[in-house]
Amino acid sequence: MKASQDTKAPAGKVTPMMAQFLSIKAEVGPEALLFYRMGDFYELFFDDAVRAAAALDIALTKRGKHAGADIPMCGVPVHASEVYLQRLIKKGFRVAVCEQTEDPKEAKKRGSKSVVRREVVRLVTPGTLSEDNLLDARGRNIITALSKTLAGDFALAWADISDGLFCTAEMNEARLATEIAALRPREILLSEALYQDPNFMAKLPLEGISLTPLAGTKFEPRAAERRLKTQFSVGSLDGFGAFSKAEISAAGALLDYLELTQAGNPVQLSAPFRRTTSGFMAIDPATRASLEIDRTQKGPRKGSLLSVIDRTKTGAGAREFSDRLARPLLDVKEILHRQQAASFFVEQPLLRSNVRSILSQSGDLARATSRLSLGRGGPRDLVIIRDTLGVGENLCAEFSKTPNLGLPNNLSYVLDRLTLSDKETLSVLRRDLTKALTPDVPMQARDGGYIASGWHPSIDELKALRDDSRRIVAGLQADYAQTANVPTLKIKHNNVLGYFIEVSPKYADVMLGKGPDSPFIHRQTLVSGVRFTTTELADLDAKISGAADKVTALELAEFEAFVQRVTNLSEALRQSAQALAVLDVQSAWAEWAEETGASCPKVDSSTCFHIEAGRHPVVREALQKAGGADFTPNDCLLDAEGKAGNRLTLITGPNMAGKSTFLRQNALMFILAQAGGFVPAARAHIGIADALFSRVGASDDLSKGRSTFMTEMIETAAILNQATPRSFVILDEIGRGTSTFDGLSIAWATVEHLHGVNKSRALFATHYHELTDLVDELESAGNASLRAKEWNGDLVFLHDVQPGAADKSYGVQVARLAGLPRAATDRAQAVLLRLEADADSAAGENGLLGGLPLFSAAPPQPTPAASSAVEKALLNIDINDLSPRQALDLLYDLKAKVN
Ligand SMILES: Nc1ncnc2c1ncn2[C@@H]1O[C@H](COP(=O)(O)OP(=O)(O)OP(=O)(O)O)[C@@H](O)[C@H]1O
Repeated sequence: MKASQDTKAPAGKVTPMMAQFLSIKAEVGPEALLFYRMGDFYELFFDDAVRAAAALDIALTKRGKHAGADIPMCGVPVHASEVYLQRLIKKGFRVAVCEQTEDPKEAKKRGSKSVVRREVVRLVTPGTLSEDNLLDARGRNIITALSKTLAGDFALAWADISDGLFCTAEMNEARLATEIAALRPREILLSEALYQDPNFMAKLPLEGISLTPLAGTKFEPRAAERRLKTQFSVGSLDGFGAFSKAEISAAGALLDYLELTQAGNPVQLSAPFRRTTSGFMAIDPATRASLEIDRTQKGPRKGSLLSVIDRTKTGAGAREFSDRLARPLLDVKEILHRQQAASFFVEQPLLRSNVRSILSQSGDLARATSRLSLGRGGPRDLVIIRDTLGVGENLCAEFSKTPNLGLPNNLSYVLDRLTLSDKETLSVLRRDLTKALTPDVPMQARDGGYIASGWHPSIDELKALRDDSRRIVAGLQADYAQTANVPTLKIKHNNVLGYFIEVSPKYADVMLGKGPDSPFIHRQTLVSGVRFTTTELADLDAKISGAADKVTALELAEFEAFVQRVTNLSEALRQSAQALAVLDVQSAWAEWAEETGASCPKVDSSTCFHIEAGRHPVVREALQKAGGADFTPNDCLLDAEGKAGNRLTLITGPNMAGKSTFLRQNALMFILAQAGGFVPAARAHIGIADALFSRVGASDDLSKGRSTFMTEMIETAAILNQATPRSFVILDEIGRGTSTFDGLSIAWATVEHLHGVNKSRALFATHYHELTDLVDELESAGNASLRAKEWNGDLVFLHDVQPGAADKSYGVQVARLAGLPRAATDRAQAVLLRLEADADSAAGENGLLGGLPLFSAAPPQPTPAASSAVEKALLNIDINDLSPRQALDLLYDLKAKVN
């Protein structure tokens, strides 16, 4: 890569340090900011400094000149650098971290002008974070590579380096958007060619994702295969599954990039797991967004389905829970297995409660393992491994307390993973960590003091020597005070002098005047005191500091040995971590079910969908929090084959009656049931859906240059083109964004198509009451409505779904509730009455279908301009001609007319 323009220098005119900076910057390239380590700071120069100072809102200064101009500079302290990194990454920057890789003393040996050696040790990008502070404990941090082969096949490979996840999947182009929306990666790697294809890119949901174009050669399948084999030390990839060329190409490009960002250090990943997209329910990006599964349309997790139902205790459990909701299954057997495990915990409340309290003591085993393997861990990560392996043992013990529990298969499997009784290497690791570590370990290994006594004889000996010497030093103070006859004499320590004797200035003369036989050797005179040493003290100091250095070195060696053992065992540790996460998820489902009355649905391969007393978990919780009315549960019965119920139900009802809520809650039932969990209903029978489609709530997509109506039509087109008799579709107010006739015609045709061609189970909410007659013409469609009542002039919503069409819309009443001025709503009411009268007379003339505006497009009558005496009088005046006196008189006049 080339250096950016502003950092090109006339040769020979730069300082050695600047020359080093420029050469490293040239390697890193212009895109990434270079954090250049100088002592306790990371400094940024030139354009990097200008960009970083603006992004971080820190001071931009200057340092020296380059090519005759000031060099802009800014810096961040090393100890607080993670916070700054986090802010930069959030803003879409990538940062190359350049460290001093030799001791400055060594550099000095090469001459006074030599520069400390520095190297880029890491490229920090949004998808390659591993530090706890930079990660969301309960969310994944996925990086994805997208590949396309010459034959036109696509694949994704994705990894989470914070816990070692590594998967691939091949797919057709149409499925790409759905899979990317399910993964929600932080960063996508793709070839320059794809990146520069605007038509291709426009189809992908890329909002908030950092894109990294790579040279096409990075995706070359043969080189990619070699990379994979080297990474996993295998001669053939067949043992991992039958990977397609596109998958190998994506996985290889991903590995290559990860290695680049870790400056050549291998990244520990689990063996690549091949996912078939055909095993999961398809949820396209628009549907996923509108159902607010793991985040709301505005972005935050709060208020999403996940935030309301997730009862997991651990970060890893939360990530697993979110993964499961993101990818509901299609395999009924696997769904039933998951259900059995969750139901077991419903039936065992005491065990569940104990399991959950034990789980809450566990740390993030997978992330601690990855941090250590990446060389970024510390002694506290070893503690997490020790303790969390212990949590696994405690959980096994808890289960074995009750005999004949009748554990479902999934849970037996999990416990098999957790027990250490048949895993010698893990159990020895845990035992050794228990013995080796002190109770209170520091963050950083270099700080020392974490190896317990009794673990390493040499460390113990050196510590004893160090401690003995310290004791001798402490004893010397009294002797020296007596010898010198200076009662306030003190022995102190600092990093420059080591141990020294200090007396206050008033004793300086006494000490300095003791003659040649005096044991006290002068070291330093300060305003605050005079400092001395003795041969004896200097010897002890050398012993102590020598011992301390050796202890630190030995402790570091022990730490590294543990890191190596953890790295070797990383696959086994990840499996234990996964087992804990699954246990957390299963017990969390049960917890949520018990708290909220959710039930276990009957899931099968039928085309039936029957919900009794279903609720929308998020709306229900919002109502509960607001302390207002209770949520009204509702039933829903559909059958694609038209046996148990209708294939399609048309929902009408006033605004605000709960139509959208009803539509959404039923779509969510499929997600929850096929994720293997419970559903918020009294009873449910759900024949699995291969895909969910939702068109609820309209919004512009201005970033893509689409109006509300255009967005709505694109999404409707996708549904009509893709939905199958196995799919479930919810559509809300299709056609409302255009003129009444156009809108009604589109809604009409959509209902017919869904019912007759797609044959999917569908709920269709509409304000076009004319459509309700349509169901009579269709073989398997029905009407349902949400009711409202007028009571004392107010509108009361009942929120219950009843068979049959709604009688009216109450739109004007809702407008009144919303605070439209009385004059406007009165006028609206008058216009409405007139329109309804016109429509009725047209219907009378033309029969049933003629009553629909579609078939009786009578031009609306102009509304009368002024009907009352007051209005007529008002129309006849010109306000500009009135004097204040005349205006007042007029007001009296008008008032008299009204009275
Ligand atoms: N079953 C229910 N029980 C209690 N309250 C409900 C229920 N369903 C909806 N609500 C309340 O009614 C509000 C409006 O619901 P919703 O948006 O679903 O109405 P809508 O009929 O789709 O309205 P519009 O036609 O104006 O879009 C919700 O925010 C919620 O507070």
